[in-house]
Amino acid sequence: MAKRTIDSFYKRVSPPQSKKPKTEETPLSFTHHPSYPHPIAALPPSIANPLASIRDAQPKTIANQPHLDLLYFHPLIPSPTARDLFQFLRRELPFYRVQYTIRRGGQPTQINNPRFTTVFGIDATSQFIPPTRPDATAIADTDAITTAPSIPVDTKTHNPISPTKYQYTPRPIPECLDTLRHHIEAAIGDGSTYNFCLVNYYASGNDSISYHSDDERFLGANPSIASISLGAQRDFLMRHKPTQAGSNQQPVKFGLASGDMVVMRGETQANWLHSIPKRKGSEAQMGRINITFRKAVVSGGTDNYYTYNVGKGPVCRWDEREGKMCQSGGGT
Ligand SMILES: O=C(O)CCC(=O)C(=O)O
Ligand SMILES: [Fe+2]
Repeated sequence: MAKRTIDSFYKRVSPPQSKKPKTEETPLSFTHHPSYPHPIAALPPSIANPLASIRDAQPKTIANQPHLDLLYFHPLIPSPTARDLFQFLRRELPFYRVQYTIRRGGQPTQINNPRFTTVFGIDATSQFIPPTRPDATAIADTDAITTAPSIPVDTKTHNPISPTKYQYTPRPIPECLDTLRHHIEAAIGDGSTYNFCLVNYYASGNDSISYHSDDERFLGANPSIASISLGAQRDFLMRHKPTQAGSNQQPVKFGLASGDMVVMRGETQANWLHSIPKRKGSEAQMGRINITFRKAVVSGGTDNYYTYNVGKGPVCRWDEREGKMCQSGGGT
C-alpha cells in the first residue's frame, strides 16, 4: 500500500458545480470529518500561496524582563493576506459561546466565555491516522480514499483509542489551520511542534480574555505557545505574577496588529499573566481572531480544551448578511 501522510488523508472533494462564474474566493476543497459540525474549506490559492512565505519572517526577541522569553513577529503575515485569512476563518470555522459552571465560595456559578471559541487537535498520547486498508484494490477506488476519515489511535500501539478515553470527540486540525501550523513551526525554527489549535473570535471591543497564564500541567514544563492576531488591533497586556517583592509592576503592553505573532516560551507561562482587556474606540466594533498553537502532552489536555472551547452548546457560524455570528442550529 502506498505510504500516505496524515495531511494528505483528509477528504478533498470539489464543491457542487454552479452556473456562477468561478471567482478567486471560491473554496476549492473541504476537510470532512465526522467530528466536525460541517465540512471546513481548505485555503484557496489566493491565501495559501502568499502564506508560504511567512516561513522566512524574522522575529524580534524580547527577554528584557525577569523570566520573559518572547518572539515577536511584527508582522508575520503581510496585511492583504492577513485580511483575507481573517475573513476566510471567520466565515468557515464553527464557533461556540461556551458556558460552564464553577464553584465560587461554595456556590455553583455560571461562567459565560466573553468571546467565541473553537478548538482542534489531540494530545500527544493519541494521533490521527488514516484507517488501515485490507488490500491494494481499495486504493484503486479513489472514492474510498477520499471518503474514509482519519481516526484517533494510541500513539505508542497504533491501536484505535477507546471511545471512552475522552469526554468529547477530538477533532483533527483542518487543512486550512494545519497549513498555517506547518509554516509557523518553520518560521519559529526552534524545534517547537504543536498538536492543538485554539481559535478565539472577539466580535467587538466588548469581548475579552482576563489575566491568566497558560501554565496547565498538561502542557508540560516551559510550554511554547504561538499566538497569531488577525483583524482589529487589540492591546495584549502582560504582567509578572506576584512575587515576594510585590506585584505592583507596570504591565508590558503590545498593540497587536493584524498579521502579528507572539510566541511565549521558556519560563514565561510559569511567571507571567496575559490578557486582552475590553476596549472602546474606533476599532472597538471590528472583529478580531486570535489563533494559538500549543502542544498538550497528556490526555487531560484534550478534555480540558474541548470542555472550555467547544462545550455542549449550539454551533455558531458567521452570517455575512447579518454581519455577525449566528447560531446555526443542531448540536456541536
Ligand atoms: O487573544 C489573544 O491574543 C490571547 C488569547 C489567549 O491568551 C488564550 O487564548 O489563552
Ligand atoms: Fe492565553
